[in-house]
Amino acid sequence: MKRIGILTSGGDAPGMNAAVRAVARKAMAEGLEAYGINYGFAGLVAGDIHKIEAADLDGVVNQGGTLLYSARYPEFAHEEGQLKGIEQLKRFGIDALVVIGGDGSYHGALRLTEHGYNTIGLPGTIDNDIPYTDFTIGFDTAVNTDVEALDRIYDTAHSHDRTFVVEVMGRGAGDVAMWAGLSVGADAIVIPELDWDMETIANKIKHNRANGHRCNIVVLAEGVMGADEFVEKLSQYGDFDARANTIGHMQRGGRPTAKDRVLASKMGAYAVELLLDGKGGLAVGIQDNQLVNHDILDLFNSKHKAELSLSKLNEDISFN
Ligand SMILES: Nc1ncnc2c1ncn2[C@@H]1O[C@H](COP(=O)(O)OP(=O)(O)OP(=O)(O)O)[C@@H](O)[C@H]1O
Ligand SMILES: O=P(O)(O)OC[C@H]1O[C@](O)(CO)[C@@H](O)[C@@H]1O
Ligand SMILES: [Mg+2]
Repeated sequence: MKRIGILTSGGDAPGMNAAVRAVARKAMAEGLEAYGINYGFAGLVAGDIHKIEAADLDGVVNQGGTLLYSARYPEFAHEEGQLKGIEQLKRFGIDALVVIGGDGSYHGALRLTEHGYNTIGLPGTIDNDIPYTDFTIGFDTAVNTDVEALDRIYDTAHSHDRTFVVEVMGRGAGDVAMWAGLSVGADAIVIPELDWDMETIANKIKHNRANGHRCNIVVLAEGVMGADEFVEKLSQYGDFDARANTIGHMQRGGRPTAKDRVLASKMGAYAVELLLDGKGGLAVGIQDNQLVNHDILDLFNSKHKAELSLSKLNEDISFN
């Protein structure tokens, strides 16, 4: 093996650059060359591919976004594009590919593996919705961004005796909402993985208010419903002077936390070690603070297990 290709795909996630750097620099340290593919699978098919020099990676470890750019390119679900992508990799003499992205990107990585092209996946997504990893690259930063936003919203909620329903990202997963909600002492955290009931939430808010809690924060995972709709339904159970906020894409940007930088660096270097060991068709994860790898295919026969006990814990300690 002489050349490793790297691409980032799906939504950008803070720490993707640290992962690209780790893959490329580890490859170089092992006497290999690294090639960057711009714009995920779209750039792969188009042949938007260039050699990465060590100096290109200077000053990127602390940058959000992705220096390789990203794309949503649904066309890659078609075999024609997949075969074209492999042809491009061969044209550049690239022997193996590291795909940094979320569950959708893993589908792309699996297709390449099925066509006999050696591919390794790194979990790069703020959603934390990937099986066989406790954490994904970008999740910690997104949660911390949400916590900062929620702390600010709390100031206004407290000053005006208001209830704020704050929608956070996570697609179908409630991890971002649980971590952010527990971190700010939310009155309620509403996620798609667990049953919930509007009347119970309204009663909790009333109970807390009756016992001296001046304002309320409800953290709502986007996979449940939008914040406006939630406020409308909540208001049917009482006048909470409620406001809806959606944090939105600011959750995706910004400098990665140290935790995301370290995770990305470890995973990136590990991917190269796996390839040097002659392995491939694998997804890298971290479980109980140990780097692990699983067949990419296994990820599609499993479901991400959210740490749902966080929701129960929040219930237990968020009453007045
Ligand atoms: N079934 C599939 N077959 C081949 N490629 C796919 C498939 N599904 C997704 N992809 C490729 O992966 C890309 C990224 O997928 P998606 O938009 O779901 O984001 P993701 O990787 O899950 O990241 P995130 O959820 O963080 O945005 C798609 O745009 C497409 O190029
Ligand atoms: O940036 P887009 O394409 O609007 O996608 C938003 C989605 O991407 C994510 O930010 C990352 O998967 C999700 O949390 C969100 O649902
Ligand atoms: Mg995804």
